[in-house]
Amino acid sequence: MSASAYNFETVKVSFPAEFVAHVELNRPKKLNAINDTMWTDIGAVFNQLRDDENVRAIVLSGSGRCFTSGLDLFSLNLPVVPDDPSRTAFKFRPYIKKLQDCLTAIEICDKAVVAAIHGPCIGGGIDITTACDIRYASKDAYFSVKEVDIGLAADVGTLQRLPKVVGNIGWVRELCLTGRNFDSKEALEQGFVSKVVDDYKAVVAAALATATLIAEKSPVAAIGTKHILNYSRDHTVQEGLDYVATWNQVMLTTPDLPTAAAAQMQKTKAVFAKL
Ligand SMILES: CC/C=C\C=C\CC(=O)SCCNC(=O)CCNC(=O)[C@H](O)C(C)(C)COP(=O)(O)OP(=O)(O)OC[C@H]1O[C@@H](n2cnc3c(N)ncnc32)[C@H](O)[C@@H]1OP(=O)(O)O
Repeated sequence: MSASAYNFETVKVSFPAEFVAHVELNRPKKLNAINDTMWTDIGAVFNQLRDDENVRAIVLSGSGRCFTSGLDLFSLNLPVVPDDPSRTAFKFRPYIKKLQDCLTAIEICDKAVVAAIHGPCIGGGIDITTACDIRYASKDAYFSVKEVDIGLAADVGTLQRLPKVVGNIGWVRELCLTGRNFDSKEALEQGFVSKVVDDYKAVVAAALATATLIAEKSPVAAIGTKHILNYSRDHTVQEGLDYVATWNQVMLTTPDLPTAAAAQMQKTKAVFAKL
């Protein structure tokens, strides 16, 4: 598939290197605030990338001066049924589940996703980046689990994923309960991001370099590794070991294994078939 196959109003897709896609949240005039269209576009683009045999790793960033300012506060279309809390509740649940699915599409996308974060990364931005595999930031990046400040408990991933990304649960609870800003230095110290570089250009370059390294691997190995890491995060060590044994009893039969092993020994670059 080529860039022209990716037609979205609020996300831009390019292919800066072989087997690497770059997704940009693209409402720069509104600081990439996430409106209804963007929720849907994020889900759709990651589902499409999952099924694209020409993509093996993905960079995710924001266009303009930030990653995202979070939920679009001016275009909330909440499914309220007047004078009926019960019917409203029945409509709210699928509404929230749909938004969750849009971001879970990043986590279950098969291909590794590297977030390149600059400027504000607020509210929904934390939900998005915790669904990514790797997070890099520029020095000017700052973050806030802002939901508490707009009167809601975060409901599209942060409260579930952030404690699994960062081991320091006291820090996580402080952020989620206060909504205070934290900068890229603090994010690095706490392990929320794994690299901080000078500016937007550098953070996209760093993410692209990592995505390119991943894209050079056997897709069978890279997809399996992401899948097993996600599974193991949510299960006991023994369950994870049993699961990877089952997975690999099939996957180890791939010709990618002898191809990769031979390339290692010959100190050459292996070429792997498309999925
Ligand atoms: C079911 C619920 C699911 C998910 C829930 C997620 C919850 C959240 O995401 S909570 C977080 C919500 N976001 C915020 O509270 C941040 C709001 N924005 C700001 O505080 C500021 O914009 C800023 C990020 C601090 C940046 O300030 P500044 O540099 O002064 O720029 P502005 O002039 O404020 O913004 C430029 C332009 O963008 C528009 N905009 C910015 N953020 C949003 C937003 N979140 N929603 C809608 N629009 C936004 C702003 O209005 C400006 O537009 P103009 O047309 O130029 O006026």
